[in-house]
Amino acid sequence: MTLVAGVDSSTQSVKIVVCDAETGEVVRSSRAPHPDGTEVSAAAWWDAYRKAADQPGLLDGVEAIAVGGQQHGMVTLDEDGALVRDALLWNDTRSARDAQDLVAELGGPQAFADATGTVPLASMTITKLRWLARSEPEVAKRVASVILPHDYLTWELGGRSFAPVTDRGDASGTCYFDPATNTYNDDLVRLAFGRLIDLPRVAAPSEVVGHTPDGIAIAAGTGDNMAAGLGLGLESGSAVVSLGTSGTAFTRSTTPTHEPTGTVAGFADATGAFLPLVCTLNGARNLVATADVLGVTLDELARLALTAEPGSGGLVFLPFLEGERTPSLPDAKGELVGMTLSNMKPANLARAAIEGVLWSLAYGVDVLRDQTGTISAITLTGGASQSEAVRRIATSVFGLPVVVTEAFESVAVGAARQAAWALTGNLPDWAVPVAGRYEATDADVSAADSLMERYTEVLGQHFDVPSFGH
Ligand SMILES: Nc1ncnc2c1ncn2[C@@H]1O[C@H](COP(=O)(O)OP(=O)(O)O)[C@@H](O)[C@H]1O
Ligand SMILES: O=C(CO)[C@@H](O)[C@H](O)COP(=O)(O)O
Repeated sequence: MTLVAGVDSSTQSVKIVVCDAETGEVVRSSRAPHPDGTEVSAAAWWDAYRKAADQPGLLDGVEAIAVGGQQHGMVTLDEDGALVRDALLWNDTRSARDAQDLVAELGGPQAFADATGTVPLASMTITKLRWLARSEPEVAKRVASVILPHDYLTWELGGRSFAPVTDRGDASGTCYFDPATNTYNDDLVRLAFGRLIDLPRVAAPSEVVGHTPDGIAIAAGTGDNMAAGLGLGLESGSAVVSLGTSGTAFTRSTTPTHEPTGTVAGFADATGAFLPLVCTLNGARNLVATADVLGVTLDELARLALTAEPGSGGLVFLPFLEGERTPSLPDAKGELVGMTLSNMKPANLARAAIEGVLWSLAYGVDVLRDQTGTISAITLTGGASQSEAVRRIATSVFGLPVVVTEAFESVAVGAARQAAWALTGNLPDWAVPVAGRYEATDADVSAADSLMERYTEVLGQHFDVPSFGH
């Protein structure tokens, strides 16, 4: 059996899967935690990878490997390749003002969407570069190149024997790369940082970019959402919704998008097509926080939530516990709205938390549909997709059927599929067995409409976001 490995280096942890290159069956796996926080040394991700990979026999017989990594993080290197400072992660909002400044300086949101597919918010690498140049000019002077989290791990995997490389999927999250032409925009780097710096070469989707010291072929890798798209065999017409640290909703498109409100980021995918994506900062951790408040486990939270009615008796949970990216409210705090003596019950709170984290993604799916055409089903993935309540409640928030797949670690599996592609020269046709399908009834569709109306109304009453919501 030919074996390939895929790595998911995401916000909270690193996961490694070893797959049969022909079928995609996962034969071995391992994981290790990442440090908390929105500012982390890239060296900690490499340490976590080595810890996870250290499990006896894990990588025995593996012929190719690829990394899917959390997107956007700014990893800065000096002339000798040493890390200049800790990386700012995708969920670090300190560069919100820089995002606004850059958009204004380029001539407005549409100008950025036209140039890079995406209107930058604090998540995007370009805004972190501007923040660095503005806030830490002495540190910025030492920066010779900037790379992304998956680029850093790929480079370390190769023993630093080749210059850092990236792929078009992850590069498209920088906002100084045009996914329509697959080229960097040097002018945007100069605009953000005041000077040009080295950027990683953009490898082809099926390229072998080097080898590990043990002789394992290394594929280009990609961003974690792009890898999930590969792992789930994402096709146009359906959307993936991932609930990990972030919430994301994305679909596949054969044409680039240039959505000007900033709701949809016009990313590239890992195959040569496009991955228009909506992202929130508030995914599974809002559910963990709600379970903590209620003093219950995540399983109990799910059981409680399923005893409440759609709409949670009128409770509305705006889940902005970490500020928010979609809608763009970097400094917002969460709100619980509509409490009465009769609805203030643990079950309603449990359900409202799930409805709240899914609602903005449901709005995002509507915008994705406007941009790309029909979306008729949702594939759920990410840590919180293990929750039966999240799966069932999703049908009545999206008003669409919801599918969960057997291959749970979709990012790592997608990276492994890319590794198999690089190894064999053919993108393998791995089956994606369905573990569960949850149909959306007429009642779910009508509950989804009511929920959208209620949340849009409450959002408008509490925050100034005119371009968001119906
Ligand atoms: N049954 C569950 N219900 C809700 N959240 C869950 C459940 N199981 C795991 N999680 C949460 O999922 C998150 C991890 O998901 P994951 O997709 O691995 O995140 P990331 O890729 O961002 O590191 C954690 O916050 C964890 O608490
Ligand atoms: O910023 C984005 C997408 O634009 C996030 O989706 C990150 O890529 C982190 O993902 P998770 O760690 O939550 O999977």
